[in-house]
Amino acid sequence: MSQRPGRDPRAQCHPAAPGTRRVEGDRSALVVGGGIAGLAAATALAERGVRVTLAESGDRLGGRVAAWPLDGQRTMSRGFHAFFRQYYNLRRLLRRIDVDLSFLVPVDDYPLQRPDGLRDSFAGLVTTPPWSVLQFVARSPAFTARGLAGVHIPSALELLKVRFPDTYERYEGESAAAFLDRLRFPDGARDLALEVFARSFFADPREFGAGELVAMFHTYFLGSAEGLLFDVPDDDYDAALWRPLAARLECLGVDIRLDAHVDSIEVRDDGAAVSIAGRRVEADAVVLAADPRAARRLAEGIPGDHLAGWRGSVAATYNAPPFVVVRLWLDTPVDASRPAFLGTSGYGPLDNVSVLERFEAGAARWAEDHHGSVVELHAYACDEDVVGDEAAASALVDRLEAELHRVFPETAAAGVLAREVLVRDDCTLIGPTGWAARPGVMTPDPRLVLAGDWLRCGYPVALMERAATTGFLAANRLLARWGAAGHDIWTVPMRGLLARRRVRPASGGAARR
Ligand SMILES: Cc1cc2nc3c(=O)[nH]c(=O)nc-3n(C[C@H](O)[C@H](O)[C@H](O)COP(=O)(O)OP(=O)(O)OC[C@H]3O[C@@H](n4cnc5c(N)ncnc54)[C@H](O)[C@@H]3O)c2cc1C
Repeated sequence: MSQRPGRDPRAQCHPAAPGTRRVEGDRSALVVGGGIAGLAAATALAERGVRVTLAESGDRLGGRVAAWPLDGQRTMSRGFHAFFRQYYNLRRLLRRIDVDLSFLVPVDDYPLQRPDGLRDSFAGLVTTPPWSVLQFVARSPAFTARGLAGVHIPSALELLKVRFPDTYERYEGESAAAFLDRLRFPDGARDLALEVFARSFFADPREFGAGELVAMFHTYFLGSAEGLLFDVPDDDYDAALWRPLAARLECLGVDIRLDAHVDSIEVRDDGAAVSIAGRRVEADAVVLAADPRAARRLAEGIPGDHLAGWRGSVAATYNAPPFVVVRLWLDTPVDASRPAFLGTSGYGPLDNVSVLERFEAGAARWAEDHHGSVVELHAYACDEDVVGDEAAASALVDRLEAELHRVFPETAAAGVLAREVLVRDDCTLIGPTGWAARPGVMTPDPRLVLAGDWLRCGYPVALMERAATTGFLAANRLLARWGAAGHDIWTVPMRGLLARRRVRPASGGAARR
């Protein structure tokens, strides 16, 4: 078993299948997509001696966590990402760059704020559940004695009785909003602690599956002793993460092809092939690690009757509504008391505000040189018309900036030296129904595996961690076929604190519930 990845003694190892240290003979794989999932798969395969070609359609690695240069030493990205300490598999990937993860810096707190003055904080909490949560509730102004008396106890206890992977299916048909309704949390607490998280999955809680929300509660709050705080890279993602990881991959012999758009994929009895900008590249297997929309498009075109049902299940997935990221380079610094990251609720479309010079080296240099600040605003689950309708997008940006002036009043007088706006709709939405039918890592063809945050995965992992975990799992599938050892997967505990152990029968037979 590999070394424990964090401080939680209950963290669970899912040991890899045994096998040779390296594949025997010449094995090759094509990884489509250079986001976290594709990078994890490429790393895991190359470390076992597989010849890997990684094709990324963009001009840099990182996918949705890519960062790119602008003029005047500025950079842009899809913005703030929280690297939780529970993200064991992502961290194990990043440890390939630096075993101590010295490029990740802790964010001391991520307060949640509402216009009525309610403000919650995650700083200084004990890390062991359930004490962490009890302390949070006791401290939070959102949980009044009256509000707590109204909580539906059986629903609340469900949060402690989770058991993965069953929990995902248990909530089939229930939305996060419906679950929150039956939980009867005090309104303030619901907004602050719950909706903020559902919206971080780019979804209106009515459109988002309760299973995902409950899993998130377990992963971040109730089931893990890693604590409620997270880290962030100390520079833009390209500088801190992806260029160093690319260097490591190149040392392992990975052929990284940027601006390499894969048009089609083919799997045959004797191998697989992809077409990269019209040129055919052959390999023994393909890892499809494109973003959810691109993966749907590619899957639709993969020939083979044996894949018909699977193509249907991929086609049935869909994306979340658009999100908007606004980055502002201000000529005046925000107040020194402003946190690096602030979650907001009740400020119209504004979901959070981050102050980049608090943690990113490049932004800090810019802020110092210009005696200003680099501030980023996020809005999730936006109206569809912000994509392609410039007037709608620009109205939303104006509104977000007006909300920023309410949240940080000193910004109202600041001049905007530069502004970047990003409107995208490239994240998946895991809705209330269809979990069991959702595609997973395996496909009906052993030469084709999937990786990405949009997949069904039985472990309590989400977003970046689901991307990294499925990347390793996809590689493990191929390595097992080729007789090579896989890579251990680590997760937070698979059961909640009050979940009963399954009683194993003394000999043979099925386990009783
Ligand atoms: C605004 C925002 C904030 C977020 N905040 C957080 C957070 O705080 N914490 C967290 O855990 N997660 C967060 N996420 C989610 C996180 O970004 C994703 O879960 C993760 O990056 C998904 O990685 P992936 O590898 O599955 O997909 P992607 O990153 O989308 O990678 C897929 C790659 O495939 C490439 N590709 C597509 N089609 C082709 C093709 N035909 N040929 C070749 N390449 C192709 C794409 O260019 C892309 O690089 C956030 C996302 C956004 C947008």
